[in-house]
Amino acid sequence: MRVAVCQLNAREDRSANLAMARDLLTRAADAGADLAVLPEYTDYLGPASGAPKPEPVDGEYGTFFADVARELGIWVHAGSFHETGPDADHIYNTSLVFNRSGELAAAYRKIHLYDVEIPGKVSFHESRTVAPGDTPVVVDIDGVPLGLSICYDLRFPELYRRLADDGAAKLLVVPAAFMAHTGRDHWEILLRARAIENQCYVLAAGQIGNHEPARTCFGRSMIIDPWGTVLAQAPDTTTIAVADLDLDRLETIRLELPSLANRRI
Ligand SMILES: NC(=O)CC(=O)C(=O)O
Repeated sequence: MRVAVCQLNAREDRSANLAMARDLLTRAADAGADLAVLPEYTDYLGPASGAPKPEPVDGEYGTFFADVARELGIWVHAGSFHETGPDADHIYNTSLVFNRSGELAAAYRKIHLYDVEIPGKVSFHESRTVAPGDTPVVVDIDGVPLGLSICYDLRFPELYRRLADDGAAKLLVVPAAFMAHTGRDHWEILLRARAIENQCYVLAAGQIGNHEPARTCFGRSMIIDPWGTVLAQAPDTTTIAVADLDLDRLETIRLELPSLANRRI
């Protein structure tokens, strides 16, 4: 299986962001990818005042990426978008996966919300406008189970253990808009830890660069194997990173170093 992670800088112009996403997915398909992954909030990352009106899963955002997946004939993980929430003040931060025919294969609502106050560096209160999801999701991609998560979820290993354990995930996906301040020291380490401890491939697609108001995303989208080796990493620009996943290698690692089986619960 060949996979691609797409890295972009979404701003306030939703049409331009979607055009960029389509362009990156086309590059991924041209590179032979079976599955391509977009970042968190692919369609808009800017001031809350200009955020798109929340939509249902089959709204404009979902329809756009369903069409792209069908046209390109690849699996598309469409990053995340502003889904209609449980009340007037809250949306869901929801990721969508489309199969090669453009059918919706899975939807996942971000479970862990980014409520952080690091003086002078990061002030973020996601739960003021976003309601948490409560359901881990694993989706079958051409016979390979893919566990879903979004950005801040990365800091909560119990979610990934659940995906790998109950859901038998072999791939873990992390669409993100990870902050540069935390990303410098935490992003790669956390991703590689999730890969090693769950003996899974990790596909992480991030936003890169500056967004209004005063937010800088870390980028460094990457694909990591179950040994923790970084197979591909995006440079600091809008681009894709591509890698081939060897599922026999995953089975060999799990056989030779059976840490999942050696657990004492
Ligand atoms: N932006 C996020 O949701 C998470 C993040 O930047 C961090 O965990 O740090």
